[in-house]
Amino acid sequence: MPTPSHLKSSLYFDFRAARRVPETHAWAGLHEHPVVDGGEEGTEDAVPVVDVGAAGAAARVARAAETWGAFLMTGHGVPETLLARVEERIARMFALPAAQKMRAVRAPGEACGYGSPPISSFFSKCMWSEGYTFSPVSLRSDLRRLWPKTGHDYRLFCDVMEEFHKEVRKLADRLLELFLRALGLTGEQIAGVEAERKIGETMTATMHLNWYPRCPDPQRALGLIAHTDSGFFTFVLQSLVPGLQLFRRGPDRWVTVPAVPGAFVVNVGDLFHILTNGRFHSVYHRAVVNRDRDRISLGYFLGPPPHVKVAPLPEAVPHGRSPAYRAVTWPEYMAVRKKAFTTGGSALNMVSTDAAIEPDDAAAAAADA
Ligand SMILES: C=C1C[C@]23C[C@@]1(O)CC[C@H]2[C@@]12CCC[C@@](C)(C(=O)O1)[C@H]2[C@@H]3C(=O)O
Ligand SMILES: O=C(O)CCC(=O)C(=O)O
Ligand SMILES: [Fe+2]
Repeated sequence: MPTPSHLKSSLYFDFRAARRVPETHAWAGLHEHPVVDGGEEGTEDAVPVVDVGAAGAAARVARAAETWGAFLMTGHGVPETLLARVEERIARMFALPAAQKMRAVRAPGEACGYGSPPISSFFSKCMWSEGYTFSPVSLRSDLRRLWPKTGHDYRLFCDVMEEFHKEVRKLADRLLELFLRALGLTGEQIAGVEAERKIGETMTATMHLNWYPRCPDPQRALGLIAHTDSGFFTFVLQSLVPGLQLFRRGPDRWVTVPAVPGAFVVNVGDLFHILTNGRFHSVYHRAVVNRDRDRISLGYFLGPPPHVKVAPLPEAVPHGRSPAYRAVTWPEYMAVRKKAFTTGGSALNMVSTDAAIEPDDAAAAAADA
């Protein structure tokens, strides 16, 4: 029976003091599939790299999103010096005293706060990580919970995250346009068609920071449980310590994403899978830990505002066929995913138009949540 997240978060587990991985943090079944290196260029396991500033980027984005659901994005124009400052500030935040971090603990049902990521509430085991979620548009007030005295560190953290958000939100618009062009939409359609225009205009961003402390027995522990991101797409900035793994089928294996300085990993999320009628598929991924070095990552999650229904774009549905998914809002989808976790089903299958589930189930599940 999974432990409610508020119970897990009411006690601070001191990773720094741990000399072994306790039963509470030991996961079974971590080594069911082999792990292969995704950095060997020219091999079929090489994680696609797309220079989004180069000619032909839309076609490369499309290919990567169709075949992997993820890629390493270079040529994006976000200065490496900014990325280095972001990383430095994140490391300082996670190094705050436990009591200070616990002041900002995410309460059950809250979107923002400190502690294990929301997904951890579905599992009885704890992950070898700490996280902090906040909204970049309200970060100055959110961050007061961590730094009530709003001193030097608070100001530097907020300044650098605001600068990062400004750059990366623009980048998200550019990437969205590449994705839509890749689906075959022309510039005029993107600018003129109401549904598509609204996606870019209303897209929201959430930031989630991860700290994976070094671990005395990394084979027994897990940094972040395997999952698909639920939104449209995510930019992941990982420190130079690898740990992110993407799941590939045929044969089933985990591919380690190489740490490429200055690159973002782009993950396709479930709502983009729905929007593109499954043409761009969401990627199943996890994060592992290692014995010698801490690892930090930042996820910049893009998705629709809570009230907006996401349904397959007509351009993505093959001629003469009906859409493969029904329309859902993000909260409705999260509620379906919650149900999927407890029943062992697949949330995407549960919102597929083929599913033997009543059309109003997503809304009903949302009402229950
Ligand atoms: C916008 C969001 C996506 C996310 C849930 C959240 O509200 C904020 C944290 C995100 C995160 C990060 C770690 C993995 C994940 C599954 C989780 O539990 O929290 C994702 C969520 C998601 O993509 O669904
Ligand atoms: O730590 C990573 O590289 C991945 C993080 C992630 O998947 C997430 O925050 O959703
Ligand atoms: Fe993720």
